[in-house]
Amino acid sequence: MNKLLLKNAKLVNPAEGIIQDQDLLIIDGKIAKIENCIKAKDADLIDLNGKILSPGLIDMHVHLREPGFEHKETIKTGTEAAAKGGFTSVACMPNTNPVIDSQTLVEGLLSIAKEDGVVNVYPIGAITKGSQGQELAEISSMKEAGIVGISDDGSPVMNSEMMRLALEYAKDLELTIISHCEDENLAGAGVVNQGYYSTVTGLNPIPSSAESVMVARDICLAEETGSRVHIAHISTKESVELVRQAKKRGVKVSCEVTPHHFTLTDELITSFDTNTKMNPPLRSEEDVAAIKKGLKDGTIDVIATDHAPHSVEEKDVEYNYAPFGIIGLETALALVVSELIEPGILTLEEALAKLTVNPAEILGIDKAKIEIGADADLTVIDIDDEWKLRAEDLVSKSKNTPFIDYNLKGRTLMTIVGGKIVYSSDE
Ligand SMILES: NC(=O)N[C@@H](CC(=O)O)C(=O)O
Ligand SMILES: [Zn+2]
Ligand SMILES: [Zn+2]
Repeated sequence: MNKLLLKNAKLVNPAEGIIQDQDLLIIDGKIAKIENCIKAKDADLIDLNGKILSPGLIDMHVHLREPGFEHKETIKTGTEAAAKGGFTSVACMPNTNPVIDSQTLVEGLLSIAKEDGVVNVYPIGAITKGSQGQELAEISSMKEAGIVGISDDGSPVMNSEMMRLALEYAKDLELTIISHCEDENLAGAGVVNQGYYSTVTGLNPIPSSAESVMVARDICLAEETGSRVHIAHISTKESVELVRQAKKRGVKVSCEVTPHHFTLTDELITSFDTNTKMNPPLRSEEDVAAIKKGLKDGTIDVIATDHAPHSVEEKDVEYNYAPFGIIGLETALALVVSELIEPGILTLEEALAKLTVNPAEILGIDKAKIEIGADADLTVIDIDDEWKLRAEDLVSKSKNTPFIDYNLKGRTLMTIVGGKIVYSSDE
């Protein structure tokens, strides 16, 4: 028997919204005991000295890039970055090459993940074949193979009838559709948020409506079909308000925000640094304020990174030509602590709920439980530790982040998946 005893933890149970001083015993990968002063002579012992012990963090929106774009990231390097960031489970988007749109491809991905994955990998299947928006993908057989949601992330499903049909299917299969809300015509050739800074930089603008009209459409379709839709990377004040009102009416809609969208504004684009280019673009101060309000009042359910690695060569071009996206797995927790918990916008329990139980519920995965018999997926966090992000410390294969040299607070001390320590800051 494999036993690990974690002593003197500040154990957070976000599902119940409680924090308690406890010991936690893991036997054979499962939580076996949660008590004060557990004694287990035959167990490996780690004294957490009052550090926070959370259910393992779950990132429901990452791009692991394998198969097809292994020069940007692989399942191995991406899950290593996840472990360092405190994530014990990640859901990966299907915009690989080929696009994950069939049972065989889901099975292929899962077999690589089993071999190389340092943390749990949950595939998301495409909504349409090749994410081309023309024909539905093999949703039902992908579900049998183990997908936890469907998304054409990277592209919107522009055809509303196609989206309605997908919502009907998803409802029968009890799958959540994760919608990349972007009206292609409104977004046009835009690369940055439309506003003062697009004017001063002369960079092509993307209006807020490019996102919010699609959020409104998806809410209408979810309401009509009684199906469930999850809005990916919400970024505008209008979108937040649409979700807030829809929830009040009982529409099955949820949404996520990325750390960069609650931390940064479009003022940053004046640097012309291509690591400020992502989809959706960085928005205005007002949008960021609305997002923080949405996080606090529960309109925004989830914090997800949208970890989108791109190589240095790909990003090292003129702003217009650079790909959209930044990495996020290794900075998310610190940005949550620095930008949301420290300033008192969210309590620790509220913030951790958006990184654990809420994404687990939306994906329908049996994780983030602090109870006897549950999988011992756990994250040890030091919320007081201050550090500076250096490019050479990133374990992700890509380094495309605007947060290099940022002073951050909050750090992963240890990541445990199925009772096994997969990351420790000591090493
Ligand atoms: N967010 C991004 O800017 N890029 C993502 C695609 C996406 O999430 O829409 C990518 O795959 O690179
Ligand atoms: Zn997207
Ligand atoms: Zn994405």
